[in-house]
Amino acid sequence: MRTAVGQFTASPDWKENLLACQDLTAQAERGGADLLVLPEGVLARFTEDRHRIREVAQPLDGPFVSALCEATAGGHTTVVAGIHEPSGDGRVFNTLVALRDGRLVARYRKIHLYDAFGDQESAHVRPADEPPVVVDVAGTQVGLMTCYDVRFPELARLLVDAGAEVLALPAAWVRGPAKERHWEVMLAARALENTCWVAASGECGPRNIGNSMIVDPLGTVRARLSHSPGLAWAETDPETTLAARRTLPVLANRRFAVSPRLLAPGELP
Ligand SMILES: O=C(O)CNC(=O)[C@H](CS)NC(=O)CCC(=O)C(=O)O
Repeated sequence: MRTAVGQFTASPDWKENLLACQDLTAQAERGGADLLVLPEGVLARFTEDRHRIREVAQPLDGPFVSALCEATAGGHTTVVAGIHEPSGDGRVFNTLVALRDGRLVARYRKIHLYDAFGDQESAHVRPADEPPVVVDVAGTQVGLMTCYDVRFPELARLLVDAGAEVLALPAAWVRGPAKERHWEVMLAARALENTCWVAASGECGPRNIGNSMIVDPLGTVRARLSHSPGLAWAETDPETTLAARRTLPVLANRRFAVSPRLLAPGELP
């Protein structure tokens, strides 16, 4: 499977961001991509008043998703991107859409909200009220995760146990001390512990680190961008996944059930 990760600098204007997404989609299509992963929350980005995301949220049948969907019509590439949609409780959902040939083929609402490093995403975003998803892309199973979700190994494991060979991870990774290292370590850890590909896209505005990359099932970075808009490519083929899983059979060598019983305090085995 030919995979691309794309990044750009999102503005407060969803129409400009739509143009950027359409342009990256067209480039990915021309390059023969099966899968294109775009950043999280691409409707708009506000460096200061982040609550304004509520004002610009759009439903999945709104103009942004409809137009990006249209951009995939007649094509081959499955495009995964993040938007914010009204949630009904005054907050918004932080939602990924997977679009192919003019249709919405999957959606995933962010489960783990970024209430960390002084941010409080849950002040304006409502956590998912539905389970995570794996989507078939050209015969390869792709699990969807969003940004801060990458810090939760149990979500990646759940997706991999459901068959995912690639984790698609749109993000807007916030700058900060050691945060670029966190990003690279987390992506590589999820890849390596699950012997799966991780295709991660990071928005590259002033607040966020960019650094989109594709990590292989043994944790090697196969393609990466730095802080400029663009695309990076890798063949995320199932043969490499199978070979990695033969070399490093951690999934087969597991001993723990989902909920191992712990010894009670003072209890001997
Ligand atoms: O609003 C923005 O401009 C950018 N950020 C986002 O949209 C989201 C939710 S606030 N960012 C993250 O989840 C960052 C995670 C992260 O950085 C970490 O886990 O360290």
